[in-house]
Amino acid sequence: MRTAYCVETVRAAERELMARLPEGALMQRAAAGLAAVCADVLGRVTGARIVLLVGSGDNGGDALYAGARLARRGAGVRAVLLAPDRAHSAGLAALRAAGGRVAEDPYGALRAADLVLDGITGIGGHGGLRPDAVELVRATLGTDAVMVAVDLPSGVEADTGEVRGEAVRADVTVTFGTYKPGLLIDPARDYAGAVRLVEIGLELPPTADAEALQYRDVAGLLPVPDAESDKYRRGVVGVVAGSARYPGAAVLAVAGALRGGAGAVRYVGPAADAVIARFPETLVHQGPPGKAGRVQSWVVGPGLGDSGRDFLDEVIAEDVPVLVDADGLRLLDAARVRSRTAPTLLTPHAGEAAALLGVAREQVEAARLASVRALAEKYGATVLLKGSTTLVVGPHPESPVRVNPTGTPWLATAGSGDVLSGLAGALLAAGLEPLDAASVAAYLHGLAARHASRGAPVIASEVAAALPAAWRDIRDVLRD
Ligand SMILES: NC(=O)C1=CN([C@@H]2O[C@H](COP(=O)(O)OP(=O)(O)OC[C@H]3O[C@@H](n4cnc5c(N)ncnc54)[C@H](OP(=O)(O)O)[C@@H]3O)[C@@H](O)[C@H]2O)[C@@H](O)CC1
Ligand SMILES: Nc1ncnc2c1ncn2[C@@H]1O[C@H](COP(=O)(O)OP(=O)(O)O)[C@@H](O)[C@H]1O
Ligand SMILES: [K+]
Repeated sequence: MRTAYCVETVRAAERELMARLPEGALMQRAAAGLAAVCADVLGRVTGARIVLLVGSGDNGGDALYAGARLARRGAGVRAVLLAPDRAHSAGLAALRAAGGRVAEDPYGALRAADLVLDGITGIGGHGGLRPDAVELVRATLGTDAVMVAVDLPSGVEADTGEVRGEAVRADVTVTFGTYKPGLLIDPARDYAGAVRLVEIGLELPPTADAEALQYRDVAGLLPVPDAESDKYRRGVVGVVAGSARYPGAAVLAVAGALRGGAGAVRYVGPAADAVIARFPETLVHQGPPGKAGRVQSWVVGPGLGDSGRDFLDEVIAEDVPVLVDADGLRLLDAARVRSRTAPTLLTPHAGEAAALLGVAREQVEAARLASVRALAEKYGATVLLKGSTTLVVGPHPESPVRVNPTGTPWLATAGSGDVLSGLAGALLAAGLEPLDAASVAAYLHGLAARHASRGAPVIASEVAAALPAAWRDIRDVLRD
């Protein structure tokens, strides 16, 4: 599991460690790791032209000490001090002792730079960059210099991934001790470039603030049939989806459920002919969901249209896990969801989440973490928020957010969300907890999309068809 911790926790761990170490030792560890990554990026340090953007806090101190190390190895290092009287004094002395200098002509130095180290703000930054910093950062944009951010791209919010104003766009971010949630969550994630973690010995609590499943975690969660299995034990998924207008949504949700390892899929709704034509394996039911026979989870909503309200109400009343997506979300009553005893999983995209919260879509996209938490609290449910970074949270406000590390922007295509809902429904039916079912589904879905796409446009039914390949990939790690 890749984990990330919020600033408050990082600072507490830092205090504890600093109390046991000689003064300045922690910053030296950080600077040594930072200088090593810069050397790696540059290839050749001797003769390289490096500019340090130095803010008034310890983030600037890290940049100065790393600059001193690089100057000792033969780089020409110039520091641009945003607040000369408040720059880290020991770091500046170290830089000078190593042959580095304060830039007399900052803009000239930036134009000639091979590498710029962004040490304006790290975890102490708040709000977008201030105007003097913005001006400097803009001056780097027209150059070929590699931008390396120290700990975080300056201007992004470490705890949430929000970007309020202008921020540094890094090619590489060298972060210390642990990932911060903002390095995993868009829009900030997009500003960070490739992230390199430098261990500095922080001891962090067992529960993280954000976590991302890795191959091995997913492999451990995937349900696999054994000799005792039959189709009911593997899990039967009920799918209530599709309408005369959107029969395809039913087909795609069923595809996701079948490819997600369900023992059987029961389909209830007006698109039975289309479903059977594509997937003769489906058990179709004419009539209300309550009479469809045994199911271990329900998926309700894709392509349902307004006429599905009665079916939705019936499914919500069932005492098994229920996943609500798309049109189902619009018709959903929060109080009824909160009163359920079996788990509920909601899977909105940003537009649907915005409608449920009564805010603009842009607000959800700018503040994904706050939005997904607000929905989980409002409905007392597990919520998967789709998009460029898919997030999953459980109903408990203290539980870590799961950030999905797979996927591709090619997934932004009609119907791919329907496949995801069926897939997550199959994992719920197999008995996974809603947080695991949702995050494993997002992981597999993103991996399948990469398999199907390989850099070219992909359509939703191909994502479903690529699920077995993604599944095999993940199972393969258990053989290593
Ligand atoms: N924790 C650890 O384990 C370790 C931490 N280490 C390092 O310390 C860093 C944290 O240092 P920190 O606490 O000094 O804060 P930092 O990020 O330098 O920012 C504060 C300064 O920025 C300024 N400022 C604020 N907002 C701004 C804005 N929008 N635009 C412009 N300026 C803005 C603010 O100015 P002020 O508001 O005071 O005027 C203040 O001067 C951490 O990220 C890591 O690099 C490592 O060395 C070792 C291990
Ligand atoms: N920019 C993006 N980058 C990566 N994945 C994306 C992006 N935009 C959308 N997705 C993914 O594509 C899928 C689209 O789902 P959804 O919006 O529900 O589509 P539909 O309703 O047409 O099925 C989701 O899995 C979502 O996470
Ligand atoms: K920085």
